Amino acid sequence: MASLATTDVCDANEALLESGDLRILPPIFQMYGKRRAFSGPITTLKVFEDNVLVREFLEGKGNGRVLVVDGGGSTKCALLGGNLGQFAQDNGWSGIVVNGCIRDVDEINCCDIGVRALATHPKKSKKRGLGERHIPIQIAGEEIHDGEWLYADGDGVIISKIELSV
Ligand SMILES: O=C([O-])CC(=O)C(=O)O
Repeated sequence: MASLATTDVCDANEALLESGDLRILPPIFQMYGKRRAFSGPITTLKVFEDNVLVREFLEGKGNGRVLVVDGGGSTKCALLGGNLGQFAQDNGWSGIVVNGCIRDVDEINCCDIGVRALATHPKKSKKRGLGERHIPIQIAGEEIHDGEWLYADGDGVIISKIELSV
């Protein structure tokens, strides 16, 4: 999927930025994965230091979606690693945004997906299977809804209520 430049989206849509239909995530993320630019419809997930549901999603078909995981900003373990990155690539996910940490960064950087996360952490997460799927989440003060669209590139991450055209 061709990605729009986030700078062009901002320049061309000041009214949508004003109304909140277009939101820019604060620049808190590091870039990982082979794809520096990626986009797609969002699937939301809220978990805390437990990545069973992250695996459940990535083991299923992505169909070009972006999985946005609100991990509460925890920097105490990783919610995504090399195996899950490989699933994401093989199952056609466009990207993964994690408000939390990832690990196996060298493996993830070889996967043909885009990844944004706060940082890396060597410890795996709990495996209890707790969390909520498809709910509105908040990352760094910005609300994100299941089914909205995400556009990410080297300049930033944008959330849009609707799909944007080139
Ligand atoms: O299973 C995990 O906790 C994450 C991981 O290490 C992987 O995806 O390889």
